[in-house]
Amino acid sequence: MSSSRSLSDASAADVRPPQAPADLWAACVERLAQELPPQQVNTWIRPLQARVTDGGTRVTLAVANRFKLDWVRAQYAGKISAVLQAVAGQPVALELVLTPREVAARPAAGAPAAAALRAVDAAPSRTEALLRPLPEPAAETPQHTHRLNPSLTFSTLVEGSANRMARAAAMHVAASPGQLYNPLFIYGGVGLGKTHLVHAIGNQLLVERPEAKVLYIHAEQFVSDVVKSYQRKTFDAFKQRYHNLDLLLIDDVQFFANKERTQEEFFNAFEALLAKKSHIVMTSDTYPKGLTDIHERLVSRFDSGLTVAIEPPELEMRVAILISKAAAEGTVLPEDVAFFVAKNVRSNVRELEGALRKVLAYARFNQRDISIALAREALKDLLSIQNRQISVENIQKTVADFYKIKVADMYSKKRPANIARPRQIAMYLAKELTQKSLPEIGELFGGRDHTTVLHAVRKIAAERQTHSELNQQLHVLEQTLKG
Ligand SMILES: Nc1ncnc2c1ncn2[C@@H]1O[C@H](COP(=O)(O)OP(=O)(O)OP(=O)(O)O)[C@@H](O)[C@H]1O
Repeated sequence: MSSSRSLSDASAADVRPPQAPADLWAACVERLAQELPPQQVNTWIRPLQARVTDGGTRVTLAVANRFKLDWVRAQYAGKISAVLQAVAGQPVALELVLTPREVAARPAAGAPAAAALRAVDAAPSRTEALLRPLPEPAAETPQHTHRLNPSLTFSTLVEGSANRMARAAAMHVAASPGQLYNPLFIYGGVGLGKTHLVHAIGNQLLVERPEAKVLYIHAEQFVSDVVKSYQRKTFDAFKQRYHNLDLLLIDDVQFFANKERTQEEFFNAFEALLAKKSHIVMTSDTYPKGLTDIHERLVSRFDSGLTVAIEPPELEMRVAILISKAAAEGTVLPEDVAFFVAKNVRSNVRELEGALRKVLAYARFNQRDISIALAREALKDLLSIQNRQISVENIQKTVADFYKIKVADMYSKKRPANIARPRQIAMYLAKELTQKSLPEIGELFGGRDHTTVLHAVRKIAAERQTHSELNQQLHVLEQTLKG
């Protein structure tokens, strides 16, 4: 763990003026980013949805699911509290809740929309999650627990070109585990449906073979099980638990990086499971050879079955997902509204879901029909953040950093491919993510003609459809730019 300054020093050392409530969480994340490895911050801290209330003395963090809630509470709640207090300059109560799927209580007609959204964000009825003890690892549980979320099935996963191949492979595994595509390695960016897909495999297998021994586990939980077994000298029980499964679903294996003992135990489990023709499905944020600090013998095994990507969904798929999620909540989402939301929320499906929840709640609490005007109002914070943050200069700098060229090369007349291509990518992103016209973009790229920009935009847009590596890179850049 990189640590410029320990978190426990934070309160004593901080002499800056107290943070305004609105900025408190942003400042806290910034501080945590200096203390924790970027992977942990991006996976566990940044996705938290924060509400700062009571004049900055209470912070409520919403977490997407129960496993993540337990993990954030066990691993990060203490650190977050310490940093909040240091940044705020006063004690701050921290509350962890599950992201609500729907509003617990309906306020009186005419209640202000802001109050409605506060209710959606905070969901006080679910704060009981904070008080629940952490589940013990499966070793201590007498009968087999699969840890599957029953709502994550193939039928609730919208199919599109972004996930077609991964979904087809997953369905094949669920129907005939231990045969083709073993191991199945699914990779893709944040919030694109990897976890959903692996749960769907497990749930489907249990429909057909209820006695099958299935286990879904997040890689960090596996690490924690290894540590506990090591401390308690219970490796026999550990082996018993992992080596006898019919299907092991393991999420985010990039977390094995630098964890030698875990990698060794996973290697043993992997070999034992394959030997008895059990199936292994893994997910990761990158393809096997892109994994860092994982032993070569594991990486080559990860790649020895089938490796498939989940791409960011294209516009039509985002529209289909929105319509299907709204229908699941009993609401008909007009197609033009779905297009409006899908065009403005491009980063990932999790954010798409968040935007939809806001629109539905806003309509419900204001007792208005769902329209583009209403969606624009409901999402005005999100839209203004996007517009404020993304400038062409920002894009040029981010792309230059990403491809390790100089920002000045964005305006220069140099034409070698290692410079020209990032420049075209930056032009494409400028067109996609800002309101600037082609001539304006050309001007900002060293006075280039608008036809040059148009050529770049068309070229990158076309290549994005067929080159999955470029598509992934663009996805990362878009996520970075949108913050
Ligand atoms: N194709 C889809 N159809 C319906 N829902 C989807 C689809 N893809 C993703 N989702 C939903 O989006 C949310 C995020 O998906 P999920 O948690 O599976 O992403 P992930 O790729 O595992 O992300 P992370 O890397 O952050 O764990 C979930 O609520 C999931 O149900």
